[in-house]
Amino acid sequence: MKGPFPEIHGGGSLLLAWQVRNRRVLVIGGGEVAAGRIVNVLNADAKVTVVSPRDGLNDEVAYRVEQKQVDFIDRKFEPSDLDGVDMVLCAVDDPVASTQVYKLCQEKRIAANIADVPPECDFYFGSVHRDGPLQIMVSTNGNGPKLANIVRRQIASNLPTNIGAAITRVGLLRRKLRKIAPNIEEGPKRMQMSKVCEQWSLEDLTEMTEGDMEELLGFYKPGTVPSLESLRLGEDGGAYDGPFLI
Ligand SMILES: C[C@@]1(CC(=O)O)C2=NC(=C\c3[nH]c(c(CCC(=O)O)c3CC(=O)O)Cc3[nH]c(c(CC(=O)O)c3CCC(=O)O)/C=C3\N/C(=C\2)[C@@H](CCC(=O)O)[C@]3(C)CC(=O)O)/[C@H]1CCC(=O)O
Ligand SMILES: NC(=O)c1ccc[n+]([C@@H]2O[C@H](COP(=O)([O-])OP(=O)(O)OC[C@H]3O[C@@H](n4cnc5c(N)ncnc54)[C@H](O)[C@@H]3O)[C@@H](O)[C@H]2O)c1
Repeated sequence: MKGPFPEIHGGGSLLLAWQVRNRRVLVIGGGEVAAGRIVNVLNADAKVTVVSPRDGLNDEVAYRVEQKQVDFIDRKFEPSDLDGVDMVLCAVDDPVASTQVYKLCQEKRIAANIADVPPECDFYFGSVHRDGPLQIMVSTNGNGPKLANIVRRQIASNLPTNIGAAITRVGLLRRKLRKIAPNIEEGPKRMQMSKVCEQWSLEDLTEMTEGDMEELLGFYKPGTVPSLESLRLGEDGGAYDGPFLI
């Protein structure tokens, strides 16, 4: 029977936005692949330790160490390096060491990516486009990393130039809304917020000042969204007369 529910197409990955802020990530190896991993996890505000013999560091990893952007252990990997670690990214040119790392991580239930052995990865990296708070990741699930890069570039080249800035402004507006309407029962207000995103142009969203936001949060007319222009003219809403219903 074909139900009214989404059909299941197994064989994919679960794409998530993993919050590693202040989590301890161990990067094993200090070559080109490790350098890329370090950028990814530092951009997600993780605390990073790199373990690799110093003479194996490439220029970029040496720079991260020198700038103290990462903690550094100058030797080959040892099992005790896993103590207190939340995630492991292994990028070494030594398959025996890779497999040892994988087995230890399995035992200790630490999520691990072993760069040269896809079957030994709890998660894969993807090709990522970043514009402020916006991140778009493309995965080919191990089939064609270079194609992931090509698809990502194609997607990025089709995005509006100010999309990251618009999302930043909407984020600020949503935080302000949550402050004045913290309860989940106030759902309709959130609905109205979606309408603002739909009905305003990206230019409007990008240009929205904090003053405009205060005006917008004071606007109350169910089912309608004021234009930015009318907000500024003070026509449609104006003074806060609560309850907020935006
Ligand atoms: C997306 C990206 C993220 C990143 O790594 O940051 C990424 N690989 C990228 C590039 C890339 N990697 C390789 C080439 C050379 C050309 C080629 O082989 O095509 C190029 C192209 C290039 O360099 O331009 C070689 C390679 N990659 C893997 C193996 C092992 C194997 O497949 O057995 C080997 C052979 C190694 C060897 O033999 O030495 C495995 C993986 N690589 C993945 C991700 C995961 C699957 C992602 C997916 O399928 O979508 C997975 C499974 C595990 C993981 O890494 O997490 C990044 C693009 C970033 C960007 O530029 O946007
Ligand atoms: N997943 C991917 O996207 C991808 C892409 C290219 C290459 N690779 C694979 O990733 C691995 C790393 O590639 P690379 O280009 O960065 O290699 P690389 O030779 O530039 O670097 C290897 C690093 O590992 C360090 N190292 C070696 N043995 C170690 C150990 N026991 N403990 C700690 N550090 C150790 C070395 O000091 C060096 O810094 C290779 O196996 C390569 O085949 C994966």
